[in-house]
Amino acid sequence: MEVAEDEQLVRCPVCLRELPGAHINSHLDSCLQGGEDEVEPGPSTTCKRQRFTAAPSGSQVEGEPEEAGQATGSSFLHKGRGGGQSPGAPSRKSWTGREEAAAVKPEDGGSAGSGPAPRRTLAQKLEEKPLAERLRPSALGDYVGQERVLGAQTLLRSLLESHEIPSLILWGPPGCGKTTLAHIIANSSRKNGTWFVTLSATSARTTDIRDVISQAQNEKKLFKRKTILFIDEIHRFNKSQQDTFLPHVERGTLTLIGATTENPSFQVNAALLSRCRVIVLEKLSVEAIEAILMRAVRSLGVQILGQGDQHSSSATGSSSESSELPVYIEEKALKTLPYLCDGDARTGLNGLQLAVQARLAMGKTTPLNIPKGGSTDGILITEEDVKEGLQQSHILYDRAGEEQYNCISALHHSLRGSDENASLYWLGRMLEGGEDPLYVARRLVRFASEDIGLADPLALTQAVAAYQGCHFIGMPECEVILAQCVVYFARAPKSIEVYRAYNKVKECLRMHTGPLPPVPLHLRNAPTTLMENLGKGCKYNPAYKEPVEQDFLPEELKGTDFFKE
Ligand SMILES: Nc1ncnc2c1ncn2[C@@H]1O[C@H](COP(=O)(O)OP(=O)(O)OP(=O)(O)O)[C@@H](O)[C@H]1O
Ligand SMILES: [Zn+2]
Repeated sequence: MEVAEDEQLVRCPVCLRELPGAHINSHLDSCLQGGEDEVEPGPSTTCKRQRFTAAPSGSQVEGEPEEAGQATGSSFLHKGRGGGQSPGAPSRKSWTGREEAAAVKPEDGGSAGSGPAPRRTLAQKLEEKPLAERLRPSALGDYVGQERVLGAQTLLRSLLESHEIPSLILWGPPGCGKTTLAHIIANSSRKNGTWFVTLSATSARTTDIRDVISQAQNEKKLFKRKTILFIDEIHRFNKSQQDTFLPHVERGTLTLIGATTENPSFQVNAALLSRCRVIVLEKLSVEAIEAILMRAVRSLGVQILGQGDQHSSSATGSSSESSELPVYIEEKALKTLPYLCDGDARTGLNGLQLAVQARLAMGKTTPLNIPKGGSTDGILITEEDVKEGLQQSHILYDRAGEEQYNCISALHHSLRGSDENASLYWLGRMLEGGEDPLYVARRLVRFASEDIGLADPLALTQAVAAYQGCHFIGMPECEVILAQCVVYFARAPKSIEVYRAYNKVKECLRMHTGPLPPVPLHLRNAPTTLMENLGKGCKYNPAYKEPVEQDFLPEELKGTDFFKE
């Protein structure tokens, strides 16, 4: 490790910070002991010491000062799914409003609280760090669900337990625990001295990748340390960026863990994919999410109010300043929430957080009858609050992502299977989720020919008309146009005769070796007398009473029947 004599910046091989050369030795001492030192990071620092406990879930190079991001209160909402839709857009105002309301309290002289979990402390707790981050498990024992890949006897678990981490692609829907699993691996492998570094494909540049690679090479050479590189949303890297680390994964310079919500066989470089084990994570079950929410509620010190317990349904609205009020949540709120978040734990936790924060900001108290505690005043979070909170944090349908393809494919299959109910359902899923009606209409045009074909040639007219109708009037009025067309198609007879025959033609052309057969002379356009003479022999059909025998296919294809099954 060379130390520059002048003030030139030198990169620390451990934490990748750039420091004046004169400081590097003393920095290295403290850095290797896991300490921080006071040297300012250099201007081009791209990758800092990796800290795992409190990192934001992957939108930045890990180790970026997460506190800064979260002070705005928006960082946990930004993970909302929804492609182009800005997840914060409809909700940010109320969210910010609430946040301010909740955040002001601590300063306006509430009691300094040595008592049990004062109200403002709960608000503060939620301010400090999003619930989903706060509760991110750091050990396998706290990781809920995903038994199919992580259960007792599974390969992955034994690999993790033996600290032999292969390169992995974690594929699963949003909020099912991909990043969390990577963090757990990080924690266990750090104990092993492995260097763990995170990049997010949404923000990392190719130079960042190169930096990590050269750092990993140093780690291996100088310290015999392994490097694990975690890349969130790996599908967002283009193929050439993915190529950058392929040779290093091959050589074992680094172990790659990629997380993706998209089918990796389309989105991840085939060569890279073949070096990685693909782990398919599933949407979390209702029970799993319930368990996660229970844990959240407990960690916040919120008590659960059972169905039998009573509370007056009209809040009395005594905007009490008391900081000692207990906070309750209706049991049925906790039972309902898991059904509404579509297997996405982050959505559930965000929904819960927003509900609690909204109630706290309102500061309304409700008289409650607690079975063991008699009657008391408290803050009650209701099922309605939770639904409201969820609406703000949850975007049901991901127009830009895989869900779009899943739904349109489900529609196509249901139509093919002549199931009018399922067809209408999938149509509804898309339209209610904000899908562009023309996208659906285009698919119907295709379906009309591919799957209904000559069994009902009017279908094509219907589809084109539906497309135009949607184009004229737009959503929401055009939804019934699509619905009509979809039901028509579900009920229509189906024929793929033409579709199949045409595919055979294409195949015949593809498989042909050597020069393509010339167009027979008698079929050619005959603009000159010479051509006319050469082409003699073509019989002009309309001039004959009976159908005429003559060949229209090239000589070598004579007798081919593309319609034969
Ligand atoms: N299996 C799980 N067990 C316990 N908590 C979980 C689990 N999965 C997710 N969570 C909770 O949900 C939050 C979000 O999960 P995580 O970031 O791992 O999702 P993800 O699959 O990486 O989603 P995305 O694709 O949106 O990044 C975590 O911070 C954690 O609190
Ligand atoms: Zn360092």
